[in-house]
Order: sequence, then structure tokens, then C-alpha cells
Amino acid sequence: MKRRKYPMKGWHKRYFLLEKGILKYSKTQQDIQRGKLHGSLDVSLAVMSINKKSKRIDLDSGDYLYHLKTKSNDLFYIWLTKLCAHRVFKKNEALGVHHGVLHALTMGNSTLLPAMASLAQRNQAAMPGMMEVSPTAAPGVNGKVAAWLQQTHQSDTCSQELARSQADLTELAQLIQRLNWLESGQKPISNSDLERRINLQNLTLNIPKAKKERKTTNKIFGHSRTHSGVETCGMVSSHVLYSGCIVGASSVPSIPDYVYSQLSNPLITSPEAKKIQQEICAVSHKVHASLKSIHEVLALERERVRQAWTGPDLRSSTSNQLATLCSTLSELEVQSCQTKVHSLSLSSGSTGGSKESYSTVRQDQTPSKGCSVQRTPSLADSMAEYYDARDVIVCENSENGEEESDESGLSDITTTSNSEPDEVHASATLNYRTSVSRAPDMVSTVPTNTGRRTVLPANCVDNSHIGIMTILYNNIGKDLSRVSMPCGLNEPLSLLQRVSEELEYSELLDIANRTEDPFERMLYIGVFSISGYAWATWRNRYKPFNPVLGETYESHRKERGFRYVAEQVSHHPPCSAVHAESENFTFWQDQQWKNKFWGKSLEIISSGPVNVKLPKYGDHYEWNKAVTCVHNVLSQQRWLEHYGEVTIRNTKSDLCTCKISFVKSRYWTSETSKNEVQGQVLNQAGEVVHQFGGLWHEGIFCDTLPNPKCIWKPNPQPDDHFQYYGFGRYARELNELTPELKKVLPPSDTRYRPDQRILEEGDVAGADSKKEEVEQKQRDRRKELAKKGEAHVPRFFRKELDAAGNESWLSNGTYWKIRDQPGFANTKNLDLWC
Ligand SMILES: CC(C)CCC[C@@H](C)[C@H]1CC[C@H]2[C@@H]3CC=C4C[C@@H](O)CC[C@]4(C)[C@H]3CC[C@]12C
Repeated sequence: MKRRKYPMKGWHKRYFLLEKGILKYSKTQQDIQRGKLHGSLDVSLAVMSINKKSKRIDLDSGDYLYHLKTKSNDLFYIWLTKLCAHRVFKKNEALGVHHGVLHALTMGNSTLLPAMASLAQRNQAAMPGMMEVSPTAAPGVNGKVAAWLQQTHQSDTCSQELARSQADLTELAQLIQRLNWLESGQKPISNSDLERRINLQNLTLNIPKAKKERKTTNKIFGHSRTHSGVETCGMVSSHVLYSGCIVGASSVPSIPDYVYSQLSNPLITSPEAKKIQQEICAVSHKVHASLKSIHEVLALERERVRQAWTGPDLRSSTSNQLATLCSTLSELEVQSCQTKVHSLSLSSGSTGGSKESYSTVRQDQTPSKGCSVQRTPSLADSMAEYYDARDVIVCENSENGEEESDESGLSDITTTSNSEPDEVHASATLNYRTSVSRAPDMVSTVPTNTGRRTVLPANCVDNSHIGIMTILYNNIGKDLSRVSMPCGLNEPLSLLQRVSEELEYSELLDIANRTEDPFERMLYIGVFSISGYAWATWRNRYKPFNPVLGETYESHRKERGFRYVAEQVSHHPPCSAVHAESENFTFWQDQQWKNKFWGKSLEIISSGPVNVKLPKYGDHYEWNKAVTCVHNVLSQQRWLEHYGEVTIRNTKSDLCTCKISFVKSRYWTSETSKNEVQGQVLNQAGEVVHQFGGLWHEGIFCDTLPNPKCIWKPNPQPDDHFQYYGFGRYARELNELTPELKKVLPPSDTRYRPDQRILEEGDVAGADSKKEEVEQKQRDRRKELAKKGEAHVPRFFRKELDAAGNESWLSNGTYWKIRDQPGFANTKNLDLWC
């Protein structure tokens, strides 16, 4: 509804330039010319989703999400046509490049190095900054590599297999092309056709005269629903690629038809098509077999490398080289920040970047924080990108109004205020950051000798081989919580336990309850709401278990003085109700979330407010959550980001409010200044009383207090966190089942969930089969209830409607009473596990 009332809410006009498959945008044309870009992406690498009805084009490059909106249908089709044509152009070009690499690889050992070197030279020419790196490293390294290659026995087999699969792949491409033409009745796109589409002018469409004259530029509206994303309106300059050749309206009779025919997947119907399909299968098998044998050889090689690496001499010499590389990289990063020009070497989204980076240092091997090397895609990654992403996702006009409601939901979290935060913001954050780093480490009043375990029973198992792409693409449009995933992707915690992690810094609420000044109290609440996001730097490889209906979890943290209860109160849609209490606060929320998969990134949008009551002053604070985005969800370059505006209100008094912006990383943001957050405590007149900020993974500083100070810093992350799912100390304690707990827990407690326990012990396969059983049992229970015509009734929470008609789940206050008297051993409990 909101959208209809304020159709342009959150959208900004922007200037766009689409040139050789690269889409750049800025506030003005001058900015683009000056190189002051707000964003730039390779359209062939991004996943494009379109929505005819709302005339929207969404581009997901993995690291950034861009949302574009055109003013008219005509412009929408023109944009679409051009974008599609540029994608084809760019892909053809890129395949040419990779073809070259493959070719070089298949020539055998002797030509391998020169081929790589010539590629490197080409790169150097394009990127003068890189020149300094190679010459120093090259001679020694080349010698070593050559020696290594001489010892490699099976490299011949490898190159033969590569040559074979290359030939097969060419055949495959031809078969697929034939299938496309056959089924769509389309002719292949010729080069000149492509040229024409790229050069398509607005004037060629039948736009009513009056309108046409008014619009001298082609306008497109972009928008930042996710608020710093993109925005808007600009002119497409297409003349750069080819000149001349303006197409008359008659030669492009039905752009929409053409575009849609290109987007939709052909249905396989005719016998001829079926035959081609069979051939495709056969050739695919051949490619698979070749790749498999290559894989075997490489696995052997890898083992050799590993053994060599663990040997002492190589290690010391290479780590020096690595250190030099790292420092050169960080110098480059600094340079790129200073000039505000996005350096190709660090860009992770563009082909340019991936062509240049032959990084073999993978994220899982270098868990050091903030090192830009981590995000540099390897050649394999960049190649994979072409095959990873489905080209275009067409969101047809949904008749059930889902899209509408979805959009209005999102527009709620959209504000224009920091949609493209300027440099002033960035420098403020920089100051906060420096202050935080100068501040001494926090002295926590929470005792650390809790007597709980400090490690998990087993290390986590690498899951990088699991094809998330297939899982997600097969479940497009579904909630992540409804998609059954293999246990290899799970961490041994459930969402009920995960939400309890938001209380890791409950100390901030204790302080708030002891603070007399209402503005300062609000400040502490604000910082508490930020502290609940600090885990995200470490936790991007695994997902929590989805709780089953009726599952419960308690967490009695005596050292922190609170006790927490959570229950899964609804399965469809999934909803976890949580409630925590201490002498200093009551905290509750019902956790429901929607996710939106854009092709490469996954946005997680929580609904339902978080509530905190402070008994001493009778305050009741309420706030919304930021959006969490899992960037590059399909690849190992996955990373998490929170963005959005959070508003905290005290429902008992309107003396002050708090506004917090989780700033979306900007196109020019350096790796070290990601995760910005800034907040203000405002009085009734809207004047700023307190100002605070920093990075959500490093700490928050407030400079408006009489004694400016660092209010919060996350607990230090243990060195061995990489082996334990990225868990910090607090998270490691959550699933521990002590003998004392065994006596008092209800059987529905997550700690008794067998599949999760088996996973915690390191048996992934065992966990998988157990999970299957647990899920089946849940389905059986649901069927049984349905048969009896009964509905599941949550045990410890009840549903309430507030004055505005919003539902919320509140504790019914029975959990701790029953636990105490008569004790769960003496009550009837749900039988959830097997
Ligand atoms: C495919 C898998 C392996 C990739 C990893 C996905 C991870 C990072 C995703 C899956 C489920 C996600 C969680 C789902 C729900 C919430 C509640 C919300 O209020 C805060 C974010 C939080 C806690 C999400 C954090 C990110 C998360 C843990």
C-alpha cells in the first residue's frame, strides 16, 4: 500500500553508463567522467532478475546488490535489451579469454609458464600498479615451479584430459545452441544483430510524440530498497561500443517478445530436441569423466604440496614471500582508497579483477582477519562464476500479490537518508574506529571461569565441496528454513540457541538499568542492539539447525544473571519465541525471518520487534532488526553484512529515540572499513543528544558523553575458532549437556536433539541420516494432529494481539515454575526425537 501511495519512495535518479558490458553509475555525468563512481559491475557476471510489473531490474554481483527501476515500460524493455546484449557480448569476450587460457594449459609443460607470463604482462599493462610485484617474485618462483613440474609425472595425462574436455565442451556449447534455436524458433544472434541491440536508441520505440520530446535523455530509476544499494536515473550511453547504426523502429518489431524468448528456458518437446538432449547428456558424461581424472591427479598433487608445505624450508621462504605480497596488497588497498578509484586488483566482482588474480590463497587457509587476499577470487572461482549463475531470473507478475506485500515489507526498511552515505559519514566512522582501537580492552564484570567447556568435542568438517547452488536454485522462492540441507552445511546449534547469542553482551542492559540519565540509558540500549551482530565476521560457513515444532531451549547464565527460554511455536511460517529475564531487564522477541535470494546473495529480513524492559525506570524499548545479507552465498568468498536503519523507541516515554544506521558497504569501501555503524540519540525536538559509532565487529565509541569512551568491544575471538565453526567462547558453551542440566531439562530441549549432537561429535554422515529421521517424525506428528483435527499448541508461550493488531508471542510464565515444581521429569512432554 505504501508503495502505491509513495511510488518513488527510496528511489533516486542516477546517471548510468553501459559500456562494453560494464555498467557504471554515478550521481551525475560529470562524476562518471571524473571517475567518481558509485558503482560499477560486469553485467555478464551478475545475476539479473527482472520484474515486468514493477519495471524493475535487479543485478546481483555477489558483493553488491543493485536495484534499478525504469519510469516507463518502453525504457524497461530498452534497458533489458541492452543489458542482455551486453551480457552476450561480454560472455563471448570472456569465453575467448578463458579459451586462451585453456589452450595454453593444453600445450603441455614447456609452454605453460610462458603462456601464463604473457597473460601477466597483459595485465601489467592494464594495471601499472601491479608492475612492482611480479619482477621481484618471478625468477625464483619460476625456477621452483619448473623444477616442481619436472617431478610431476602425470601432468601429461592431465593436459590430454584437459584438451579432451575442451573439445567436448565446444561440442556441448554447439549442441546447446542448436537446442536453443530449435526450441525457440530463433535464429542465432549474429554480431551485427548484437551490435544493433546494443545501439538501440529510445527514439526507435513508439513513444508518443509529446513524451518523446520531453525526454531528451533516457531515464531509468534505481532504488535502494536495501538502502545504500542503487538508485537511479540516468542515461544509457551505448555509442561507445560501436558507432553509427541506429536502428529504425521497424527493424525491432517486438523487443519484449525477443527479450522474453531469450530469457525463458525452452521446453524440450520435439523428438529432434530430445535427441540433442541425449547427446548433451552423453558429452556431459565424457566431460565429467575427464574432469574426474584431472581431479584425481590434482588431488595427488595437492597432497604433495601439502607435504612439501609442512616441510620446514619451503615454509619459511614462502611465508616471507607471502608477507611481501600481503604488504604490497595492503599498500595497493591504501592507494586505491586514497584515489577513490576502484582498483581492479581488489575488485572481486568484475571479470577484470578475476582475470588478474591468480590467487591460490583460499579463505579457509588464511583465517586472518581483514586481509584482502581472502576475497580475491581464484581463477577457478572466476571461471566458475560463468557457469554458476543462472542468467536471468524472471519474476513474473505474481497474481497472489506476494510481490506486492514483499515490496511493501522491504520499503519499510528503506530510507533515503544513508542510501549513499557520503564521505563525511565515512570519515566520522574512521574517527570512531581510531578511538575504539586506542581504547583499552574492556574490563568485563562477567566472570570467565564458568567451569564450562572451552572447546567442542570435535572439529568442524570442511564443507566447501557441497554444491549450495543446486540446493538454492532448486528451491528458489522458498524460505531457507524450509529447505532441507545436508548436515555438512550445519553448525551444531539450533536457531533457538543462535538467537540466545544476542544476549552475549547482556552487561550493557545491566548498565542501562543502573543509568539515571534517560539519554544515556538509550545509548546503552542502542549499543546493546548492535552488539548482537558481532558474530557475523566469523560465522559464514555453516547454518544453524531449523528447530522442529515444539523444540525448546533454555540457557541459564548465572554468571550474567539472566535466564533464557525459547520455543519453536510455529513451523510454517517458522517462528521462534524467546524470553529472557534478570533482575535488570526482561528481553523478548519472536524471531521470524524471510529470505530473498537474488542469484548470488541472500538477504535475511527479520520481522517482529525486539523488546527490552528495564524494571528500575519502567522503560519498554522496542526496535526492528537490520537486514543480514550473505554475499556470494554460493562460493567460498561468502561474507556477511548487516544493513538498514534501526529505530529504538521507548513505548513508555517519548523523551528520546535512537536511530542507528548499519551502513551498506560502498563500492569504494576498503576492506578495513567495512561494517560501519552510526547512531544518534535524539530528544523530542529531534536534536542530537548523543552520537556514537564504529564497526559492528570491532566496537562502538561515543564522543558526546562527558568522558568520551568506548562503550563496547566484542570479546576476543579464540585462535582456534576456525576449527570450531567460527564459534567464540560463548557459542561453544551453548550446546553443552552437563550432568546437572540432564536432571532438569525438558526432553524437548535442543541439547537432546540427536542429529545435532551427532554432528557436534564430528559424524556428518551419521547426523544426516538421523536428521532425516527427526524430520520424518515431525511430519508424522503433524499428519497425526491434522487427522485428529487438532492444532499444535505451544507450551510456554501464548499469542497476543497488540492495539495495532500485530501478533506477538509472549512467555506464559510457566517454564521455570514447572522446571522447579514438579520438574519436567514428572510432566507429560512432547516426544520429538528418535
Ligand atoms: C548455505 C549456508 C552454508 C551459508 C551460510 C548461511 C548462514 C550465514 C545464514 C543461514 C541462516 C542465517 C540466519 C537466519 C536468521 C537470523 C535471524 C536474524 O535476526 C539475524 C540473522 C540470522 C541469525 C541469520 C544469520 C545468517 C545465517 C546463519
